[in-house]
This record gives sequence, C-alpha cells and structure tokens, in this order.
Amino acid sequence: MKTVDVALGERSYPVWIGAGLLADSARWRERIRGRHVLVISNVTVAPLYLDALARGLEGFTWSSFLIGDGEANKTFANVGLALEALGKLGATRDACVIALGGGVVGDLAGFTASCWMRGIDFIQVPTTLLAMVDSSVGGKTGVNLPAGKNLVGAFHQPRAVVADIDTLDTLPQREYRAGLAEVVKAAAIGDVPFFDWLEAHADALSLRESATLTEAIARKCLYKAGVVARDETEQGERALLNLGHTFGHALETAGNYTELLHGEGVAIGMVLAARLSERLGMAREGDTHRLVALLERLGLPTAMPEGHSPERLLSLMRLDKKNTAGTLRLILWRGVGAAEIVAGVDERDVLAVLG
Ligand SMILES: NC(=O)c1ccc[n+]([C@@H]2O[C@H](COP(=O)([O-])OP(=O)(O)OC[C@H]3O[C@@H](n4cnc5c(N)ncnc54)[C@H](O)[C@@H]3O)[C@@H](O)[C@H]2O)c1
Ligand SMILES: O=C(O)C(=O)C[C@@H](O)[C@H](O)[C@H](O)COP(=O)(O)O
Ligand SMILES: [Zn+2]
Repeated sequence: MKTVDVALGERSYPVWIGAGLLADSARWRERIRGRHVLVISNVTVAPLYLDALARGLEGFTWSSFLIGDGEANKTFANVGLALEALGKLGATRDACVIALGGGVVGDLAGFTASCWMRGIDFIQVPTTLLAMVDSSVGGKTGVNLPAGKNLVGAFHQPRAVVADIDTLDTLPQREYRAGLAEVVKAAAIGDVPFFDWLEAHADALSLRESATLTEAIARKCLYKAGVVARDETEQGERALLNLGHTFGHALETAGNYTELLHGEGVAIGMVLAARLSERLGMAREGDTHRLVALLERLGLPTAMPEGHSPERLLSLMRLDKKNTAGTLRLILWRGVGAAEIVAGVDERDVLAVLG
C-alpha cells in the first residue's frame, strides 16, 4: 500500500492506495468520529461493493442512499434527497458521509456533507480510476445545473481517501481510459519526468499492469496533493488543474452529459487548449503532437465529436468559474510541463479552434 498525505494543517488527511483496503476496515474506521454513517453510492456500484464496506461498519448506526448511474444524476435534486436520508438517519453533527463510487458520487456526497448542519465529515471511497487519481482528492465538491458543469458546490475536504485498487477489476475499459486522461493532465501541466514515464509505460497502463497502475495513481495523487496544499481554494496555481476543462465541460454539457465521459472531454479539451496555445504563439506544433500521440496510445479521443456548434460551445464556456465579467480566462499550454492562466483570450481565436 502507498500513502499520500494531503497537508492542510489540522484538516490534513491520508490517501491510501492499494489492494484489499475495503476489507481493512480497522484503518479507515478510525477516521469516523461519531456514531452515524450515511453511505452514498449508485445503483451500479452498491451491488458490487456495499456489502464489503458494510462489514466494516459494524457498531455504527448506518444507512445507504443510492442515486442513478451517470453524470446526469449529479443534480441538486439528488442532494436534497441525500440530505433527507441524513435526516431519517438522525445524523448529528459528528456524523460521517461515505462516498462509495466514482466522481459523480464523490462530488455529490461531498457537497451533501458540506451542507448538512453546515458541514460534517466525509470519507471518499473511490471506485473508478478517475476518482482515485483526481476527484476524491482536494475537496472540490458539487453538482451540475442545466446551465453548466459544477456550477454549485463547496470546498470541503474529506477525512480520508480509501482507494482500493481491487475495485477497478469491474470497471469497464472505456471508464478506465477516461481516468488516464486526468493522469496525463497532471504530467502535461507540471511534471516532465512523469510525462516521460507515461510515454514509456503507456502499454502497461492500458493493460492495467498492477504495479505500474499503482505507481501512476500515487504519482498523480502526490502531484495533486502538493497543488491543493499550496492553493486549497484555487486562488492561483490550482486553476492549472483545469487544463482542458473549459473546453471539456462545454462539450460535456452540450452533449447532455451522455455523449462524452468527463475524462474524454478533458482529453479533447487539452488538445483544443494546445491548439489554441499554438495559435497564440505559446506552444509549438511538436508539443501538441506529443500530447495527441500519448492520449491516442492510451485509447482516448483527441478530436471533437461531430455536430457541435462553435457558438453554442463558446456560450457555455462564458459561464466557466475561472472567468470574470466579460473576460474569458483559460488555462493555456507552453508545452510538456508548463501551463498558465491567460485572461482576455480573444473569442475569435477560441471559435477558430472550435470550428
Ligand atoms: N472534484 C474533483 O476534483 C473532480 C475531479 C475530476 C472529476 N470530477 C467529476 O467526476 C465525475 C466523473 O467521475 P467518474 O469518471 O468516476 O464517473 P462516474 O462517477 O460516472 O463513474 C463512471 C462509471 O463507472 C461506474 N463505476 C464506478 N465504479 C465502478 C466499479 N468499480 N466497477 C464498475 N463500474 C463502476 C459508475 O457507475 C459509472 O457508470 C464528473 O462529474 C467530474 O466532473 C471531479
Ligand atoms: O481539483 C481541481 O482543482 C480540478 O480542477 C480537478 C478537475 O479535474 C475536476 O474536473 C474539477 O471538478 C473541475 O472543477 P471546476 O472548478 O472546473 O468545476
Ligand atoms: Zn477533471
């Protein structure tokens, strides 16, 4: 097992990564402070892993709340229902929410925990690669609105992250590949040796070779933990973790959250951000080729799906949380290992790469 610490003073927490961690309940039980536990999961993951988790909850007063499968269920309405489940449980202020699932469950459960009695504990038990390498770490929680992705939310850090890699055995390959996009993103933003390593291990990663996979998860979590410790609430550096996301989120929303997985949107979005950076003289064509080649070797899409209107995508991008009134702020790229926040990008340049 590997442990990555997210260093946030009294709110610091461990990210445990390894096999058999669900069953190793002595480790994670001690992060629960009160008596009440609400497990939030979904209709696909609960039948697979809720029993294993429940064996570790003996002695607690607990119940579960399940949402439907997929991004379309990351809604405010489901947060309301989850809060009602906490009410039915009789959850007091020392209660704990456990998020058992992918990023959709994790974001929604974390936001629910941040709202109940103005904030209770929660533990992330990520069961997708994407959730293990990204969404379970760092405390960004929230839900979508019809107007756009993650428009409602809170920064609320978990008490622990329990990434049991055995749960990935049941994860479909398309979902697995989507998680790799968030791994590539970290390397592309600020870790040249990691990018080199990913190029060297792309085949082993696609085949889910266990030691390589564990190393990739731990390296990505370590990278993200460092960024979060330096800039928890995204006043500066943390915004770089959004490389590819302004484009990607617009594509996800335009596709009604069913056409593209989040990681696929991020892969395409990174390529669009790289092309825009080239157009603005910030990156070289060779850098974009290198990024595209790695994403393709990992089985990820690098081109926009057909049929999206550039104007509609641009209008969705205008509601991104990094923007200020009338000003697009995008994460652009200077090649492997270097990204920056750029304000005031001309919308005509954005339309040109979307066209
Ligand atoms: N908070 C953050 O910092 C952050 C970071 C990245 C992404 N996100 C969010 O995360 C979400 C995407 O997360 P995701 O990619 O995990 O999607 P997801 O939660 O929809 O899970 C993907 C699919 O895998 C299924 N699944 C989960 N675990 C499984 C398992 N072990 N075996 C079989 N099936 C399993 C799910 O039911 C779902 O169908 C998006 O909403 C995105 O915005 C948040
Ligand atoms: O942790 C962060 O910070 C990130 O930006 C990670 C992203 O991969 C993630 O998709 C996040 O949910 C995006 O947040 P948002 O603030 O752009 O909604
Ligand atoms: Zn993301």
